[in-house]
Amino acid sequence: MTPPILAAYGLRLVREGRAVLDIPSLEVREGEVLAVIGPNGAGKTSLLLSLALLLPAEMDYRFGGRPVRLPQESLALRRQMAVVFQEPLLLDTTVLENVVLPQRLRGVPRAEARSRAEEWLERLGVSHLARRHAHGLSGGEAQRVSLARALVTRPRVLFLDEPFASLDVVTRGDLLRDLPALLRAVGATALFVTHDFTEIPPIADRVAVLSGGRLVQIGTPREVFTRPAGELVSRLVRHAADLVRALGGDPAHGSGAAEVH
Ligand SMILES: Nc1ncnc2c1ncn2[C@@H]1O[C@H](COP(=O)(O)OP(=O)(O)OP(=O)(O)O)[C@@H](O)[C@H]1O
Repeated sequence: MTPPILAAYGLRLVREGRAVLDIPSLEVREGEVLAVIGPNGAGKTSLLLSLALLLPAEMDYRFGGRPVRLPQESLALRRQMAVVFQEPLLLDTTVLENVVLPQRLRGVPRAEARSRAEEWLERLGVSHLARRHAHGLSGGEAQRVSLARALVTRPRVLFLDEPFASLDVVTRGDLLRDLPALLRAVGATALFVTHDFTEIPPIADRVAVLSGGRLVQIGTPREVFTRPAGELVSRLVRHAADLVRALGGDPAHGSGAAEVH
């Protein structure tokens, strides 16, 4: 079995005096795409931010099989991760600079950073936008730049928080189709938060279902779709499965990029 690249045990997060996450154990396997789903307020974003070390959760945290001392080691570790949010949050400069800067922060010389940035803008199909100002882009263009900016640093783990939620269906479909190959190109593991079950079959190797800050099920898309653990998961999958079938797809079929059991 593939070893976990990232694991959290006894994860508890309190926000404004209220426990919003209580997860005894979660392991993310090297090379997999783990989708995290659940209703509004289930704790998906809180979980992503905790695992990306952007929120101070209480947990026994391991990265690459090694126990990590928090918060002392979090800054160094964050350099091996990247986060893409629903809103791209691009910097107030050109598209090219947005993709150059994260590399400069990691000590990559300017000329090399520039040529890698151009390469990644090309891979994401937005090289023609390199000289444009980042704040003048459409939502879909900006999200492609945001993905280039994240992937150019070759993160070991990429966190995606509903990255395609505000995009039109065509752009969203194109990005969902391209994402597994892009992740494989850098060998990144990904944690993909969505509240849309229809996004799971094209990309996810496994699915974690959250409710009320607890992990209620984790398994392959096939397991979750065909053997939902309890009424909540049943309700969540029923509607999406109908929709995926109506579109001619197989709701239980994951990306197959890293079939793990
Ligand atoms: N900044 C904050 N301060 C205090 N509580 C927060 C904060 N952000 C979120 N919460 C609470 O934490 C819980 C989990 O929220 P979170 O945003 O992680 O859920 P989610 O599953 O991502 O929801 P959604 O699908 O609506 O984005 C909710 O009860 C929410 O009210």
